[in-house]
Amino acid sequence: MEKIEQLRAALARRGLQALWVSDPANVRYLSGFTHPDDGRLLVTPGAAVLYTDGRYTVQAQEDALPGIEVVIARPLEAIEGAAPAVAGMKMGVEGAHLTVSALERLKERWQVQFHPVEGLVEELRLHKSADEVAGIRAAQALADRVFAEVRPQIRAGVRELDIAMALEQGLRQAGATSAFDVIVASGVRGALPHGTASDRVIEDGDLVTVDFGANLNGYNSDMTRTVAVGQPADELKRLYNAVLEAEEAAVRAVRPGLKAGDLDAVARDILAGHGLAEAFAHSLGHGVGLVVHEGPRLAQGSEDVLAPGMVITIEPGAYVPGLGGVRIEDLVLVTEDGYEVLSHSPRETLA
Ligand SMILES: CSCC[C@H](N)C(=O)N1CCC[C@H]1C(=O)N[C@@H](C)C(=O)O
Repeated sequence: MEKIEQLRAALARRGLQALWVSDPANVRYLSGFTHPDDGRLLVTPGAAVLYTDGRYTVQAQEDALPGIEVVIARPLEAIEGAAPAVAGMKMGVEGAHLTVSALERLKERWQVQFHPVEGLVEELRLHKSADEVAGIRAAQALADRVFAEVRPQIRAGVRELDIAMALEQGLRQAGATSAFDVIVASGVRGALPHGTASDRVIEDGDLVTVDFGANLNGYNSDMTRTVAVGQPADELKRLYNAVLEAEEAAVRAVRPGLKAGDLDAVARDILAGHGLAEAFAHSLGHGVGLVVHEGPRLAQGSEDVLAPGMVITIEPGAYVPGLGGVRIEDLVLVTEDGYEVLSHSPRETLA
């Protein structure tokens, strides 16, 4: 019930009494329900009720965390049934997730004051518990094992798609799923930061960017390695070594109390020093947990402050249209006195 108590305190600070939780990751986080797309959670001062339908009668009872009451009902019955308990309350709804039509359905049935809120549960999710860290660590360890198995297949003559399928199959066989569409971007396609695997055949001299994650028991991992096939051109080696320098420096700089925007600047300044300011076309990283992209934001100007228990990615990249690209990404836990790198797949060294 600790999370629910923390949520009630956060609601009280905003002058609210209740929250209708509709974002799946938030439903799962607060209730433990493993099919959160089909669940909603109502948190009031006296209760925390998980609503789901008859498909999950057994599952919801098995999953529900202590203190979570489960009600099996069709969606409209659920909100009609809850109407007396919420009457007159100041009710938060998740503005970033509740659809307009879902809000209309609530308005027709509940005599409450609705207040859109943002980031309330997401704020709690920033700080991972020991169990959550263990879940993410296990997901990343699995991804490292799968990458080690597939790494020898990254060679000339193989399609990007074959690499992606081998990674996905390895994850599946180990009881996980892919956290997102696997990115395999080789040769000139390396200039696409989100270049999901295509039928391009890898060639001698290519750099191949592989970005993938495991989703294991709801928790995600995220890692990128850029692999050299044969001898890449000097210009590509230069790109690779600049990104490696920026990545390693940013990882070493991770510590609690540091502003995420300042961490982004560590990598960005190094790349700018190599004339690659424009080539680094995205943010340094993001938090990882029940969702692949969650807080904190490691981006230019971000005021988010790193704290122990946050799990973040550090993933600078450099992308040159017509030439190719490089990204190196590690998954990092912020600790009391610094950091721990959770991803252990070897990075390439290109002399
Ligand atoms: C579709 S999930 C992609 C996972 C990947 N590791 C990742 O987060 N990437 C790939 C390149 C950029 C980065 C990203 O999408 N960053 C976001 C947060 C941004 O807005 O910069």
